[in-house]
Amino acid sequence: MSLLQVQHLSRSFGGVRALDDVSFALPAGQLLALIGPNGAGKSTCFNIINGQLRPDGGAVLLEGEDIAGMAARKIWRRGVGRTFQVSAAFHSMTVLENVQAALLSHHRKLSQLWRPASAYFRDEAMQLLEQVGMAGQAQRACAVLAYGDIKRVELAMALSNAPRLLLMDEPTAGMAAHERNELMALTRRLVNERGISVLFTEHSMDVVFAHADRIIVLARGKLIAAGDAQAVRNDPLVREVYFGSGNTFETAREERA
Ligand SMILES: Nc1ncnc2c1ncn2[C@@H]1O[C@H](COP(=O)(O)OP(=O)(O)OP(=O)(O)O)[C@@H](O)[C@H]1O
Repeated sequence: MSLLQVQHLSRSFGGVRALDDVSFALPAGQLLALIGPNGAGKSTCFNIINGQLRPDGGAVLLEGEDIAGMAARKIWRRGVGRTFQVSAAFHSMTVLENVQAALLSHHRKLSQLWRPASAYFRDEAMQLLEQVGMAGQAQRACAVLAYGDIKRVELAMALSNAPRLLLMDEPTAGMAAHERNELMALTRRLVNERGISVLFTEHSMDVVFAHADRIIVLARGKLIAAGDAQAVRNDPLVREVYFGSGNTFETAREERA
């Protein structure tokens, strides 16, 4: 059985069908990219899966259990983690403290802070920082880190609830090309080591084609294509949608050059 099965998901805002009968599956241990031009419905899909939005119809099965419409916190407790486009780390805190705070939240101890946060889950936090290659910078304030390193810290924070499914919203936005590849290689390693599944949105076609196991393409709320990089790259409908929006694969290559 797939870890995640999205079935006939629909959601409208007024007259806009942001998601229109969208179905796809994500097996354990896969990196699945969700792409599409602006307004395609990617955020709406993410927000329904992690409980920030209710669908009008359809199901989101996590290992067979329908989580659609559940509160975000309940879904998080069931092992759905998320990284955001906007930084989720507190810049005034150290790298270690940020991960400790995420672990405290996971273990529901935020209301019992009679000891300083620094006393809790130090070893566990250091282990997570080891996994993302940030243990050496544990005592630095997040404010002084390079952007790519903040993203690594956020990844460690997202791993604090031991997710089975990790949702990553444009993980490499704002990064230089070498940082992008490093972050995605790290993500791949975590997927392999922890057996988790990752669903990510991404505007950089280079990242998508180089790192995703499979790709699904949305346009105006509908799923128009699904497959590996080659299949999606050569899909006439996908090319039409991207050419139509001016946001072509060729543009992506020109930007890189
Ligand atoms: N809260 C909302 N209220 C009204 N309309 C919304 C809302 N959220 C999304 N929409 C509309 O739903 C459609 C899908 O939006 P969504 O943000 O899911 O697309 P997206 O693929 O994530 O776009 P982008 O790449 O620009 O972030 C758009 O037409 C958008 O204007």
